[in-house]
Amino acid sequence: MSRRKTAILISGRGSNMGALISAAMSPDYPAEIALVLSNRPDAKGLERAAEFGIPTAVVDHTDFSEDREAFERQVDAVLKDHKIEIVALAGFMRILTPFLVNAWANRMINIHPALLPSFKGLATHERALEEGVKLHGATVHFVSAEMDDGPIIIQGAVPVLDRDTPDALAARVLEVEHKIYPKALALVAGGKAKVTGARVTSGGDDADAGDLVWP
Ligand SMILES: Nc1nc2c(c(=O)[nH]1)N[C@@H](CN(C=O)c1ccc(C(=O)N[C@@H](CCC(=O)O)C(=O)O)cc1)CN2
Ligand SMILES: NCC(=O)N[C@@H]1O[C@H](COP(=O)([O-])[O-])[C@@H](O)[C@H]1O
Repeated sequence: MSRRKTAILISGRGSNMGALISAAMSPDYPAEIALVLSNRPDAKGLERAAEFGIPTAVVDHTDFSEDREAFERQVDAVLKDHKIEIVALAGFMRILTPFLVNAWANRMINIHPALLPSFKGLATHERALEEGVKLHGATVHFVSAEMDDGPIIIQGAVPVLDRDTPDALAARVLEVEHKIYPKALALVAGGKAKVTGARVTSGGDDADAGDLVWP
């Protein structure tokens, strides 16, 4: 079966991008990383991608002032130029309008550093510590128009320790992010995680869609 051409969208260092690139180095992996695109010209992940010989592109959101849809139309044009089939957001820090979300419905995924539906939005680790939760983690979900609300594909959980700082907790969560994101992309690229209504149905091998995956 041909490997699904996948673009990774980043805004920063790209460690999750690195995990996806590493997974896709296996010829049996159902996705090919065909493009890394950033909204920030200075994103460190662009350098990392280039080191792997992966084509990169920048669509700088500040070039479009506040016209979010104009920014997204340019992103969409670049994705189509590269014949992309799946989009994986990996630390991509722009809220998308229904334009791009609908253009890539059921073909755009995101990794969020919390166990959704808990802690949507930003500063998830700080909020988890403030609320005193004992279980935290990460979620890979399909992107919907509403922020961090799309159907869940896979989650990974980690314990919150008594003297955790936000950085310590973030580092523990990041480890599980790097494990579940490649699994989630493989499920989507392999046609094993499909959105039916508001749910994801899956015939996943090592992790069914929606299952809690412990590190
Ligand atoms: N329509 C959707 N867009 C995005 C989703 C989504 O589920 N639906 N996921 C996010 C990723 N994300 C959390 O996982 C997230 C990213 C960015 C923001 C945010 O407030 N961005 C600000 C700018 C912040 C900055 O530039 O540093 C903004 O866009 O004004 C919240 C959550 C990706 N998009
Ligand atoms: N709301 C989106 C969000 O906060 N995403 C988070 O940004 C980090 C990016 O790190 P990376 O660039 O090293 O993958 C990751 O922890 C990801 O979950």
